[in-house]
Amino acid sequence: MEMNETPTLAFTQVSKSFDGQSALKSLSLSLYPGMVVGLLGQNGAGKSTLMRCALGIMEPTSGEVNVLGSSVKELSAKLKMQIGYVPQQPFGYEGFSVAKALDLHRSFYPEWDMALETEWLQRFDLDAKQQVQRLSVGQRQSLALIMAMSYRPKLLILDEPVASLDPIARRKFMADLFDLAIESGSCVLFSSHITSDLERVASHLALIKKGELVMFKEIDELREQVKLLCLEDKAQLPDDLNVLNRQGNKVLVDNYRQSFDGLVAAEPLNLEQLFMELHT
Ligand SMILES: Nc1ncnc2c1ncn2[C@@H]1O[C@H](COP(=O)(O)OP(=O)(O)OP(=O)(O)O)[C@@H](O)[C@H]1O
Repeated sequence: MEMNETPTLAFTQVSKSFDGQSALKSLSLSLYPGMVVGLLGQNGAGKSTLMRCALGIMEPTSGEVNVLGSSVKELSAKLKMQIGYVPQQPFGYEGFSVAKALDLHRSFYPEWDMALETEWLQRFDLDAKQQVQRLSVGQRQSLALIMAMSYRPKLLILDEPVASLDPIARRKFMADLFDLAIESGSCVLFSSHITSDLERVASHLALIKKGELVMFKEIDELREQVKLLCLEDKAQLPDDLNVLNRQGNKVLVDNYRQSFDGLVAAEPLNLEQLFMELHT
């Protein structure tokens, strides 16, 4: 991915308040083609709000959102067709069979990839003859995913896409999501509370806490640079360390590069441990 190309999605100092309560706080973030970005944060941290602002469904209180080089407020119909979205609770197409629902949905997208649709129907084991209203929650989510992905959007936004999928479907989906992004040069932004999935498939992690983006970095860098430091009482932290949380002599930091005077230990953390340490 080339950082000098146009970002697929760019947030510039985006804030959003509801009745004076801040849900996003001056958030800046740029995503590029080929990135698979996992969005992690506690319930109510602002993940869905961020996604809705990215889609233009919700207007920020201040700041700029750009999608594929255009302000999200002025997206052309052509650019809108390059975006795929699966909300937390997909709905619609009651009264249709899966096949009919797909026929209708497909008709809106000239770029639809029929082979991809067929492959994903098989992958999720969906029966095209089944009525949509008789599908289980997970099957509905699978259908919504097929609908959002089969036209190979340049930006794919998925709000907890695998929450209702069983572990086998989830694993398959996550692995294929990554392949699809690489293959189609798409950019994927997805939220999930399943940290092992994020760790396995995301190229980048965006960590959001109470509406603030506390970290955005490559997963590989995260493994190297985010540490839980144990310090001697009088230790001085180097200035270039970014302190994420502190509990006495235990300090959670980003940007860790090397040992310094007074450092007792620098423990690596997996994503779940990082999440726990950040919120204690
Ligand atoms: N339409 C709305 N009206 C009022 N408040 C809202 C609205 N949408 C979100 N909020 C508030 O904004 C904050 C962020 O909510 P958001 O849904 O973005 O969180 P989230 O990180 O997606 O949470 P979860 O993991 O539970 O889905 C919460 O305090 C929520 O109550």
